[in-house]
Amino acid sequence: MYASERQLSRLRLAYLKAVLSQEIGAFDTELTSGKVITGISKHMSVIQDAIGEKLGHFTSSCATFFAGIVIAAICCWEVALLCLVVVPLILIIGATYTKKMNRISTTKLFYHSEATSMIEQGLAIKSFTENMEKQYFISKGEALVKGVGTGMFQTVSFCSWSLIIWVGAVVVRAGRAKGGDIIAAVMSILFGAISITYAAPDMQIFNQAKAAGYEVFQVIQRKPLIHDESKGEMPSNINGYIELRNVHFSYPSRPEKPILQGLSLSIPAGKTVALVGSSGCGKSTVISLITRFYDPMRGLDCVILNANESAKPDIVQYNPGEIFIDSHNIKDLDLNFLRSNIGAVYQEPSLFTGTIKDNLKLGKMDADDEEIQKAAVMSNAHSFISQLPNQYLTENLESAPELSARQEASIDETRPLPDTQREVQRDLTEPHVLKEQNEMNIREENIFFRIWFDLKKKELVKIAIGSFAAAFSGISKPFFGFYIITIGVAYFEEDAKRKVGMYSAIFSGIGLLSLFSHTFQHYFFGVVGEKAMSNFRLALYSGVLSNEVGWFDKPENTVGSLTSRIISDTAMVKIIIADRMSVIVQCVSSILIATSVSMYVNWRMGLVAWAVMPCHFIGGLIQAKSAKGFSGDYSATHSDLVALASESTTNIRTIASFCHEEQVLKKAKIYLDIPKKKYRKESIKYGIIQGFSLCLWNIAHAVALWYTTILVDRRQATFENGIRAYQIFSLTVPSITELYTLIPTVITAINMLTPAFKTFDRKTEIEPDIPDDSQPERIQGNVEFENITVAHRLSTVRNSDTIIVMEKGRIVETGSHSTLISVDAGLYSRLFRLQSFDETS
Ligand SMILES: Nc1ncnc2c1ncn2[C@@H]1O[C@H](COP(=O)(O)OP(=O)(O)OP(=O)(O)O)[C@@H](O)[C@H]1O
Repeated sequence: MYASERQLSRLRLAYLKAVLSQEIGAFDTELTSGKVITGISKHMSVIQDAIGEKLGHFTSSCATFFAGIVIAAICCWEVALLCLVVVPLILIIGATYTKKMNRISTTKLFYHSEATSMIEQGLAIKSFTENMEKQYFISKGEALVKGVGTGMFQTVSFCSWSLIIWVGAVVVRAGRAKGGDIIAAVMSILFGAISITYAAPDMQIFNQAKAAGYEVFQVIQRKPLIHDESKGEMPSNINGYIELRNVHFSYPSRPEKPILQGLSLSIPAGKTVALVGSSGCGKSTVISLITRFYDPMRGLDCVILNANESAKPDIVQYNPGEIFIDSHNIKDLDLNFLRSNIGAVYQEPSLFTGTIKDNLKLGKMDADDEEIQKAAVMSNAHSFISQLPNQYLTENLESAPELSARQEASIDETRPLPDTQREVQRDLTEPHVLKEQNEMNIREENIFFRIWFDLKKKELVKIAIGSFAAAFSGISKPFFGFYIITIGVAYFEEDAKRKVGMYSAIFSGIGLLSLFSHTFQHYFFGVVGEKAMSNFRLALYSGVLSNEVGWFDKPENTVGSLTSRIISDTAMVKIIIADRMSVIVQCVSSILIATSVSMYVNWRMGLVAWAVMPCHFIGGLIQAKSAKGFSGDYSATHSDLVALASESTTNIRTIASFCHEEQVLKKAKIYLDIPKKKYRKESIKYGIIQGFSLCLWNIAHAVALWYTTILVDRRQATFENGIRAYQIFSLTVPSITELYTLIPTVITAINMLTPAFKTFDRKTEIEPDIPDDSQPERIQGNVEFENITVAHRLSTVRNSDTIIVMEKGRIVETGSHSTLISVDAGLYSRLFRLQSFDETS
C-alpha cells in the first residue's frame, strides 16, 4: 500500500508535468479537460490499486495455491499431478475470458468517450441515440461472453473435481493410498483452488491497469510541438518591435478552416496598437500566435489536386509565415523568456483556488502587498476587494460568492505583470446575464423502482428467466459442500470405486447445468441492465437539452458535471441490475439452500454452523475487503490534486502565459505528501487486521470439529453427517459476506443516481415545444430593449496610436481613429456607426 502510494506519487507528478508542458493546441484536440481528469484520477487509481494491494493479494493467493499443491503431492502424488494438468486448463479458460472481455471493454471505452464528447459539444440527440444503440449492441456481446465465461469456468471446475475424486478412488482401490490421504490431498487442493479464484479478479485489475497505463504513458511520453526544454535565446534587452510576416494559421482542431491568410503587420515598440474587427475575424488568434500558444501553420488548404484527378493529391509545403520580436524569430527565443515578456488578459476570467491575493500574485510571484494593491487600484478592483470581509485574503470561491463575473474578470486583469511587460491585450468581458431561478420541487421517489427505466414486457420476462437461472447457480456451493464429504466417506467403503464413480458423474452433470444457468443469468441481467441504463441516459440527455439557457449558468450545471451525471451516474443503473442484483439473487438462493439442507442433515450441527458463522463472516469480510483493497477510493484521497489538475487544464492559457507551471507542480507536491503519510500508517493497521481475520477462521473450524466429536460421542450424529452439515454451511458463508458487502454498494449506487433523477424530473421554465395560445397571430416586429448593456469596444481603442482593422484573417484598413473614421465606406467607420447606434438606443 505504502510502496504503491510512493510510486504513484511520482507518476501523478510526471503526468501533471507532461500535461502542463504540452502546447495549447493539444488541449483543443487530444487533451480535453475530461481526459486529463480521467487520467489523473481514474487511471491513476486503477494503476495504484494494481501495483499495490492487488499485487500483494495476488502473490499471497498464488502462494496458498502452490502450498496446497505441495501438501497434496505429499499425501497423494497422483491427485496432485492431475491437478497440475487440470489447473492450466482452467487458467486458459480464465485467460481467454479476460482477453475477450478486455477487447470488448476497449471498444466500449471508445463509444463511451464518444458519448462524453457528444454531451460536451451539446450534439443532437440523434447522434447520441445512435451511439447508445451501438453501446447496447456491444453490451449484448459482453453479457454473453461474461455468462459463457463464468459458466465454462464452473463446468470445467466441477468436471475437474469429478475426475480428481474418481482418480482418488482408483488409487485407494489399488491400495496405493488411504482414504484419509485422498481427503487431505483433495482438501488442500480445494483451499488452494479457492485462493486462486480469489486471485482471478486481480487479473482483471491488472488488465485494466495495463489499459490505463497505456493512456497515462501516452500523455507522459507525448512530445509537445512547442516546448521550453531546448533553451533558446534570451536577449539582454527587448524593445518590443513586433512583426508578423505573411502568417497563415488554422487551429489544429479545425485544420480545414483557414483563420489567418497571409497576415503581415508590424507594431513599433512603445506604441499602442488596436486590432479591430468583427467577432471571429482572428484578433485573439494573433495574440495567441505572438505568445506561441500556437505556431503559424497551414491547414488542409495546402493539399492541391494533381491535374490528373485519379492520381494521389500532392501535399505542397508552403511557408506558413514567421513572427519576429526585435528581429528575433520568436521560435528561436526561450519560451519562458518570451512569455514572461508578454502580459495578456483574456476574455474569459480565470480564477484559481486560494485567496484573492494568491490569485493576484500569479502574474508576479514575488510581488509584495504594496505592488498588489497598486495593481488593484489601477484596474479599479481595489474598492470592491476592500469591501469583502477578509479583503485580499478572501478565498475567492467560498467566501466571496457575491463576486460578479465582471469583478472576477477584474481580478484577472489586476495581476501585477512582470516588469518586462511590453504589450497588453485587453478584451472586455461580455456582460453576463444571470437568471433568477425558482427552487425545484422534487418529489421523493423510490429510486430503486425507477432504475428499471422504461422496460418493456419482454425485458421483464428476461429478468424473470435471469433470476431463475441465478437461483439455480446458487446451488453450486451447498451442493459442493454436501458431496465432498459424502465422497470422502465413500472412499472408506467397500465399493468405493463404483460409488465415487457415480458421485463424480452427478458432479459433472451439475457442472454442465451451471454452464446454462450462468449463461442465462449473466446474459439476461446484463442485457436488461444495459437497456434500462441506455433508456435512462437518452431520456436524461434529452431532458437536459430541453432546459432553458439560464439553468446552464448554475454552478452545479456546468458541462463537466452534466456530462458526469449523464454518463457516469447513469452507469449505476446497469451496475445495480447487471452486476449487483444478479449476484444478490444467487447469494440469497445459496444461503437458503445451505441452511435448509444443513438443518435437514443434522439440525444441531446446523445450529452450530450458524453460531460460528460470525467468525467466518468477519474473517470473510476482512478477506473480501483485502481483495478489494483497504485503501479505499484513491481518487477521493487525492481530490486536492485532481482539483488542481482540473483547474490547471481549464485555465491552461493563463498558466502558460504566466509561466506558472512550476508553481502548480510545487503545489501538487504538497498535495501528494498528505496521502503518503496517511498510507504509511494505514498499511500497518490493515496488516494486523488481516492477520486477525485468518485467526478467526481457524477458531471457527476448531469449534465445529470439537462439537462434531461431542455429537458423535453422544450418538446424536454420525461423523459423516456432523461434518457434512457443517461443511455445507461453511462453504456457503462467503455468500453471506458477499450479500452483506453488496447491499451497501446498491444503496451507494442509488444515492449516486439521485442527482440524475432530480435533473430528469426538473421541468424547464421555458417550454420550447408547447405553442403558446396567447401569441398574436402575426408578429409585427417591434422589438423593445430593456436594461441592455453593450460593451463599446471601439470607444476603448480610439486613442490608440494605430488601429488595424481585420476581416476574415486579413488586414483591410490601417490608420488612426481620425483617418479611419473619415473613410465613409470603410469597415471601421461602419462598425463605429453601428456602435453609435447602440449607444443612442
Ligand atoms: N481553440 C480553437 N479551436 C478552433 N477554432 C477556434 C479556436 N479559437 C478560436 N477559433 C475560431 O477561430 C476564429 C477566430 O477566432 P478569434 O478568437 O481569433 O476571433 P476574435 O476576432 O478574437 O473574436 P472575438 O472578438 O469574438 O473574440 C473563430 O472562427 C473562432 O471560432
